[in-house]
Amino acid sequence: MIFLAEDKFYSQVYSIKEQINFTEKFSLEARNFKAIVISGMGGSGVSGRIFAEIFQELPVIVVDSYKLPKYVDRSYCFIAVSYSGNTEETLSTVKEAKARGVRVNAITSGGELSKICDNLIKIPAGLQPREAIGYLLMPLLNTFAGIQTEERKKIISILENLEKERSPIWQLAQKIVDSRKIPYILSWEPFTSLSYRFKTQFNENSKLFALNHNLSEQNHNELVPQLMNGGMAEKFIFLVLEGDYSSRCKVRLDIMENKFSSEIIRIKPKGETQLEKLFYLLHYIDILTVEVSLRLSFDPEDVKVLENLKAELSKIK
Ligand SMILES: O=P(O)(O)OC[C@H]1O[C@](O)(CO)[C@@H](O)[C@@H]1O
Repeated sequence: MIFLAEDKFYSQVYSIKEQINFTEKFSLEARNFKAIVISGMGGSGVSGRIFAEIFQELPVIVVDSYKLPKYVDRSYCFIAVSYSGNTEETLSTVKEAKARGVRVNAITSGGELSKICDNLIKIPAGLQPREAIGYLLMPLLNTFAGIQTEERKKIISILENLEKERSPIWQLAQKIVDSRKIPYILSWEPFTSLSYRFKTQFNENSKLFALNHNLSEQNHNELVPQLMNGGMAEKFIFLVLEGDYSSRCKVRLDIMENKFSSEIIRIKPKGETQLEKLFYLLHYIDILTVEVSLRLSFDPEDVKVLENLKAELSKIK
């Protein structure tokens, strides 16, 4: 087997272990609010999607556009998440929040957001937003869910073991490259949000198109073209993030597997708690998509096209 992995990229991916020890939090109490609104785009916004799926004590609304829903007022807890602090959609919702007298809590490494927010958690700069998922997500978990030191240690040790045993991930990376197929990711609660993270990591790290769906919903629509239109399923390489094993979705998956001519690759998280499994899968996804990128001879960090677009947009007011 040829090892093409480059330490430079892996050191960024592996830095999630330090990020898990980031203990900053807001002094906010969920019980004081009607709901939590998290505004953020791309690699920053995904922290809100992940949090929304884990935190079940209050509704969590994720905004990934310019507009803040009309109903958001002071009874909502508003948190803007932007690694750079300069993303225009996020800043637009911040301005709307301020105009309505809603307090702006922010997680950012700097930029305009750090200047205009009311309450700031500053995170280290110098990473790509998607590499900072720990810094972006931990403040949400620290504030509303509370994570014990023991749990952090356990998660870090699970990730260290995953790094030591990464050769099956590398084999899967090669299989994806050799297949020349489009990754199609399925998952169910509590890790539906991770199928989206997986898709966007394929996009930004590996420069590949990818599709993602919640398995149950997929069984109500996309299953049709996959099985009835001349075997559309053949065009995809199916990856499943296995969530709760007791879910009826597991039964659905078993039935689907018998109907598909294509292989369905199951990724089973290690760990006992939901958080342990969540971080295992996050790390697995990052290692895999970086490895696919390297095997396709891309720079996993390079998203110039997105940055250039942002620069062009910033010139037109
Ligand atoms: O995290 P930020 O700085 O708000 O940026 C949001 C998204 O925009 C990009 O930087 C590119 O436009 C993505 O890579 C990133 O996830």
